[in-house]
Amino acid sequence: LPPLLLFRFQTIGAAFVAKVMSVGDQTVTLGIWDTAGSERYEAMSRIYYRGARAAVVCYDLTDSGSFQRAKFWVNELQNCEEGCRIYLCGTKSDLLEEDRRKRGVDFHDVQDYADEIKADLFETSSKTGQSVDELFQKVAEDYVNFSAFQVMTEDKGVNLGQRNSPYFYSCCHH
Ligand SMILES: Nc1nc2c(ncn2[C@@H]2O[C@H](COP(=O)(O)OP(=O)(O)OP(=O)(O)O)[C@@H](O)[C@H]2O)c(=O)[nH]1
Repeated sequence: LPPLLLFRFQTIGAAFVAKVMSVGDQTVTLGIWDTAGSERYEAMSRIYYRGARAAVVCYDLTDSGSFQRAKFWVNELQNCEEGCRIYLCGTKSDLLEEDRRKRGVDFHDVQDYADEIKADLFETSSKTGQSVDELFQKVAEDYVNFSAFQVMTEDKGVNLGQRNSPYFYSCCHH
């Protein structure tokens, strides 16, 4: 490897990826911003999650401090982004599989917290891919189901034939 590739860089600002998902007979394109976790870039992260419909708040399953920092972001989202569904995501589950003693965050404590904030909870691994697809599938399903529910309960109703309807421009294609 060229020497430069041996370094791992912190996310600065944010990285973006689009992921096309199927939910029943619908296709949903998720626009995913991976924002910087470091407090140093806190103000910048805010720019990216403004108006988000879902947030995956990650913490390291082996590091209790990271769970405390995740709670900070949950509070931020609850205060600033009313329509944003929250998903808690414990990362590096492969390390726990190797050695259970590495768990730094008790599962039941997180589950209680998830219930309290009405969030879904996933324990994932980027290394093995465990539960990653399930997590994004749930995000897409909730988006479709929740949007449909919103349309049904709109006071005035929504005319989907109207080109300037905000629903027409949502990421949800039929
Ligand atoms: N064993 C294991 N290590 C992981 C996993 N995910 C990330 N890592 C390691 O943890 C370190 C940090 O991973 P990142 O994904 O860059 O962390 P991040 O939270 O995005 O960091 P920022 O970009 O600073 O926000 C790296 O050394 C990764 O190799 C995982 O699922 N399993």
